[in-house]
Amino acid sequence: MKTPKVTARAHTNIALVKYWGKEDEELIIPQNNSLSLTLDHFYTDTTVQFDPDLTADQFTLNGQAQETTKITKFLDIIRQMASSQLFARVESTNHVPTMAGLASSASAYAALALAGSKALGLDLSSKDLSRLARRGSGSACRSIYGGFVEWKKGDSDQTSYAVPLVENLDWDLKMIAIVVNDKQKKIASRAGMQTVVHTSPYYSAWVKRSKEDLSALKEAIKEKDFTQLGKIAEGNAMCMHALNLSATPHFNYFEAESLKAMQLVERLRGQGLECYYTMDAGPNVKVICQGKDLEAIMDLLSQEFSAEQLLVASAGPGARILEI
Ligand SMILES: O=C(O)C[C@@](O)(CF)CCOP(=O)(O)OP(=O)(O)O
Repeated sequence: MKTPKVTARAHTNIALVKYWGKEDEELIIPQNNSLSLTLDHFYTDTTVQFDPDLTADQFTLNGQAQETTKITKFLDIIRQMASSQLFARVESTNHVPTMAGLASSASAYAALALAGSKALGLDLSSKDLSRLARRGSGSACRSIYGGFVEWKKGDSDQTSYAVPLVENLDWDLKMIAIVVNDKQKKIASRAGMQTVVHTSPYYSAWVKRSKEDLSALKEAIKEKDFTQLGKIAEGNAMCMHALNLSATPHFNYFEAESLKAMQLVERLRGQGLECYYTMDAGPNVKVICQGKDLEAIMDLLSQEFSAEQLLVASAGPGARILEI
């Protein structure tokens, strides 16, 4: 008997204090807590149905058949939880403009965790859904909630999960993704963070700095202090990228256009338009600003970047994961 078809929608999140290194590779336990903002405009819809007639899992992304090794490893966890041997048909659609290069594993694994567990009749708590999503991709554990979310590192599968800090945001925050043409082969975050943990001489300083950034950022969120929030986020991102530059072999995610975007943001800030940048495991630069300054900032960014390169998202209250 086929299970019901279940569809879940989960949104991408952008870390303001980064997760960049694991304590446990298999269980995906991080070295430090991280803190992110879930965005409302970029999300993944995933439909799952388990079917006794299937002899292997099937996975399509935006209509294209995909390799299933990672998905099967993840679905095995759900099958074990539900004591099921059934294989599944998984159909995912990323609602992120194709060239964006923002299609994050976070929204994908969070949506799969909800749709897959529900299809097998499991009704997981948000905490257990976050723990499950974490096993697919660490940052996915944060996409269970909207708004500001903290991933408590913990030290075991039971204790490592995300908690909502402020879900129903009454703060008009915007994120402008400046999409840089990605010519180089991107180093996947899993490989990149493994290299830095084992070879960067600054790694222990990073863990200490991230703990300090995290408590200062929580204070800034409580005070709704945008200046502090921006400074901490920008500084933490640059510390993360300093790990890559100091690794052996060293690597970096910057392209010429990344630096151009960063310098432009610094120039706008110098002219009194408050905005800050963050970067993840790719060349795209994400600009954080408040709604009141969005139009002026977009006008100035549009003088240097094309309209397709500038994607605006909000940290809307409606960004929590949901079954649709
Ligand atoms: O999101 C952040 O905190 C920062 C990053 O985005 C990179 F800058 C890390 C994302 O890592 P992820 O893809 O979750 O790794 P996985 O656990 O090896 O799958």
